[in-house]
Amino acid sequence: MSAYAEKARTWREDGRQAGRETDHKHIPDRLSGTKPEPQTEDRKGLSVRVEQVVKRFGDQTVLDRLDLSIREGEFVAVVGRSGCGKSTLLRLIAGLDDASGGTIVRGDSAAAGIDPQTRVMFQDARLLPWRSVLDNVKLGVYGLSKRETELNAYEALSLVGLKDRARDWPSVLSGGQRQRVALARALVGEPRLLLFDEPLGALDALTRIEMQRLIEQLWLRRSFTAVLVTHDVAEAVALADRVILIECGRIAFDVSVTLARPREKDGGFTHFERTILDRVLEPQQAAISEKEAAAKLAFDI
Ligand SMILES: Nc1ncnc2c1ncn2[C@@H]1O[C@H](COP(=O)(O)OP(=O)(O)OP(=O)(O)O)[C@@H](O)[C@H]1O
Repeated sequence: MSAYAEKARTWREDGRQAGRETDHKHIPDRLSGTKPEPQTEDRKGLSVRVEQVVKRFGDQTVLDRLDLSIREGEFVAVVGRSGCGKSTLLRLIAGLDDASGGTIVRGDSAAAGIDPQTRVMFQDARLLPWRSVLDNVKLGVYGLSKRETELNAYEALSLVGLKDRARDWPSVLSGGQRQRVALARALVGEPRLLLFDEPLGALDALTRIEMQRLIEQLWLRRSFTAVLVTHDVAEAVALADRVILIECGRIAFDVSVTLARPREKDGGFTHFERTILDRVLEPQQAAISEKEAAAKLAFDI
């Protein structure tokens, strides 16, 4: 087993333990022992390969031969200045939009449109106001019987701590609760790739921290691959295995965050945060390849 896989296994063990200790009220059958928990080996996250991807909108080239590899089960955060193409990259990986050139591979197959193994969570919850919380979550279920759909939706709501709000309308929930419902809808059916586009951007600071912890716990338990677009460098350092910076249409910076989980805001954390922030704020440099960027800037502490 590689050092990375070993580390991920340990984190997952810790995460399961943390879940048992802190979330016992909301643990569904599958996690409480009456049903066996699925083996993470059976259901790994999807790897992603972005090769020489170009995206143009009219005359504007937003992504310019961008290369990026994401391993199975890895948590990658994408940062960069406003308008640099973070959401564009995420939409291409999700299959919500087509690249102008290059290739995107999810798992073993070239990405062609959306697929049920890949889900996206946006900054706004995008709930249907005329459907109950439970019915909104059910929208994320594909190809199951009515009963299985209901069970899966309840389980996803349990995971985010909202099982008791299943029959409510979205309008009576707080912003944070609505985002939890959106997270439940993204998680239902156990997707293998979860793409987060600033999902916590509109939340207050406390709710944001709670949601970060929830996302981390769920990632540790479920083994999906996660890609998080965020403006918040501290959030990227708190959650990601790797933080990448997009600049001039390419990856300009790629750093592994080698801090133990759960992450405390100690000296090591601040060091990563400061280094990444300084780099984001530097005047833009000419685009260089992912490999060159990693070789130039990778560091370990
Ligand atoms: N559908 C579209 N049509 C035309 N231009 C677009 C479209 N989508 C994005 N763009 C342009 O592509 C560029 C990158 O947009 P994108 O939303 O990916 O940036 P971002 O890094 O996510 O920005 P922010 O951090 O502000 O959300 C912007 O200049 C934007 O105007």
